[in-house]
Amino acid sequence: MKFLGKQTVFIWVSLVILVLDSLFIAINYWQDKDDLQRTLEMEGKRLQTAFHISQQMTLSNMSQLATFVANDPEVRMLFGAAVNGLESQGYDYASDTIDELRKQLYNEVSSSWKKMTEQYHVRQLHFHTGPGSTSFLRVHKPEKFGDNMDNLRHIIVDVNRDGIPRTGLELGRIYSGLRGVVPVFDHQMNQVGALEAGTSYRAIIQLLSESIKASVAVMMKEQRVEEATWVRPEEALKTHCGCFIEASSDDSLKYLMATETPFSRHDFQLRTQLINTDKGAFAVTHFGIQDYIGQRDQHTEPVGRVFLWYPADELLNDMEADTWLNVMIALVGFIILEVILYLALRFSQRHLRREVRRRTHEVEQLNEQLMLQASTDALTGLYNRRFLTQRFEEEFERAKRKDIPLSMVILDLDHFKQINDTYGHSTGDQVLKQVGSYLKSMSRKYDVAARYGGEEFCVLLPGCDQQTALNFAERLCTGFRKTIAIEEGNTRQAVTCSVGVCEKHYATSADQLLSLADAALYAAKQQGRDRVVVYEKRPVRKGTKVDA
Ligand SMILES: Nc1nc2c(ncn2[C@@H]2O[C@H](COP(=O)(O)OP(=O)(O)OP(=O)(O)O)[C@@H](O)[C@H]2O)c(=O)[nH]1
Repeated sequence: MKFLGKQTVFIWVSLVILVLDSLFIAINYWQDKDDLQRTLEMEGKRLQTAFHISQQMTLSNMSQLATFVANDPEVRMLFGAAVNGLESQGYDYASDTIDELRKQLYNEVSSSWKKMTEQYHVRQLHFHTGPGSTSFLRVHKPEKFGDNMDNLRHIIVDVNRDGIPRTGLELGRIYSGLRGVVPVFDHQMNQVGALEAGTSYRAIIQLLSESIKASVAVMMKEQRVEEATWVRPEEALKTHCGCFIEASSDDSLKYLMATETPFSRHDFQLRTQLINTDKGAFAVTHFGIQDYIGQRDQHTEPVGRVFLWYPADELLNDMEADTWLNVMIALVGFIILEVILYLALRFSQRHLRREVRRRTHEVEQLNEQLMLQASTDALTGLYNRRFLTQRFEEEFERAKRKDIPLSMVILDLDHFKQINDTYGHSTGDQVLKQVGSYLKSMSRKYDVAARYGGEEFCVLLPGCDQQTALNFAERLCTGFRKTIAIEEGNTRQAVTCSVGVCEKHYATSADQLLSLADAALYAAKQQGRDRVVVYEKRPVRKGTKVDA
C-alpha cells in the first residue's frame, strides 16, 4: 500500500498513456481498414466499368459481323428470294424450293461462319423471318428451322418491326446470348427479315477475364432461366444466391460460393467486400445485369448478377503489417514516455524532498530563534525572567530528587536610579548591557544567568553548595566594580552591586529559595551595598552569618 501510495501518480499517468496509446492503435487500425475498403470499392468500380466496356465491345462485334453478312448481295438475293417464296407458298418452310434456297444461303455464308467462330467466338448465326420471329436458317445448326421464337427473341421481333439494328443480352433455350441483330434487305431494299450474330458468356468469359484482369462469373436468375431454357441447367450450377452459374472464368468460384457471401439474393447493387475462403481472401465485386427486354421495358429487377474477384491476401498482409507497425510505434512510444515519466517523477520527488528538508531546517531555525527570543532579554542578551522561573523550578525539583546542592545568587545594581538621572537612560542601558556580558563571562555552561527585572539579575548555580556559591558571589561582586563602569572623557565611575546568596536546603520550593536570596540581597543593601550576604537563617555580611 505504501508503494502504491508513492507510485499513484506514476500509475495513473501510465494508465492515461496506455489508454491514449490503445486509442492510437485502434484509430489507425480503423483508418487502415477504411482505406482498404475504399481502395477495394474504387477497384470494384473500375472492374465494373471494364466489364461493361468489354461486354459492349462484344455486342458491337456481333452487330458488325451480322452487318457484314447481311450486306453480302448474294445473301440478300437468296434470303429475299426465300422470303418472297414463303409469302407466295403460304409459309411452308420445308418445301423443296425453300429448302434449296436455304441450302444455297448456307453454302454462301458457311465460309464466313467458320472464320467467325474461330476468330470472333461467334456461336450463333441465325436468319429470321418476320413479322415476329420465325427461324429460317440456323447456320450453326442448319437442320433445325421453321420454329416460332416470338416469345424468346425480342430483339429479332423489334428489328423485324422497325428495321433498326439492335444489340443486347437475351436468355436463350440452351444458354444466354450476347446478340447483334441487323435487318436484311432484298435488292429492292425491302426488309425481308433479320440476321442475328451471337455469342455466349461461356465462349468469351476467359477473354473477358483477361481483359479486365480479374476472375469473372455471370449468373442468371433461377426463375428466368427456368422460364427461358428448354433444358434446365444442372443442379450443380445452382447457387445459394438464387442463380444458376451461366459462365465462370475460374474454379475458385466454388470457394466463394461455399462461404456465406455478404451479397443477399435480393441485392443487386454494386458492392465490394473482402471474403475469406479456404483458399485465402478474395476481394469480390458484385452487381446486377439487365437483359435486352429489361433495359427496353426498364424493369427494376435485373436478370442476373456478375461476380468479379481477385486474390486479396497481399492487401490483407500489407494492412496487417501496417497494424503491427502501428503497434510497435505505440509500444516504443509508450516505453519512451514511461521512462521520461519515471525520470521526471524521480527528479521532482528528489527536488521535493530536498525542498522539504530545506524548509524544515528553516522552520527549525526560526523556531530556535523564536524560542531564543521568547526566553531572552533583548537588552542584555541574558535569559529573561520567564525562562529563569521555568528552569529554576525544574532545577529545584531535580536537585531535591537527586539530593544535590543548588544555589541562587541574586544581584541588584546600586543607586542605578542615580546613574539614569545623572547620565541619562541610554547610558543606563549601556551599563545594563555591560552587566549582561559580564554575567555571561562569569557563568559556567550549565549556570542560568538571567535578568530578573529592571536592574536586578539572578544567577542560578546547579550543583553549587552554599560555600561555593558564596565564593562565586564574592568573585562576582569584586569583579563587578572593576569591570562595570561609566567612562566619560578621563573620568571613570565604577558601578557596584549588592548580592544575596541562598542555598536550596533552606527552602522547600523554588519560590521560597528566591525569596530567601532576595532577603539576603535586601540585607546587603541595608548593610551599605557593594557586598555579598549569604542567607543562613539570618543573612550575614560577607562571610559573617546574620539573621535575616
Ligand atoms: N536605563 C534603564 N533604567 C532602568 C531600567 N529598568 C529599570 N530602570 C531604572 O532603575 C532604577 C531603579 O531604581 P531603584 O529601585 O530606586 O533602585 P536604586 O536607585 O538602584 O537604589 P538601590 O537599589 O537602593 O541601590 C529606576 O530608576 C528605574 O527607572 C532599564 O531597562 N534601563
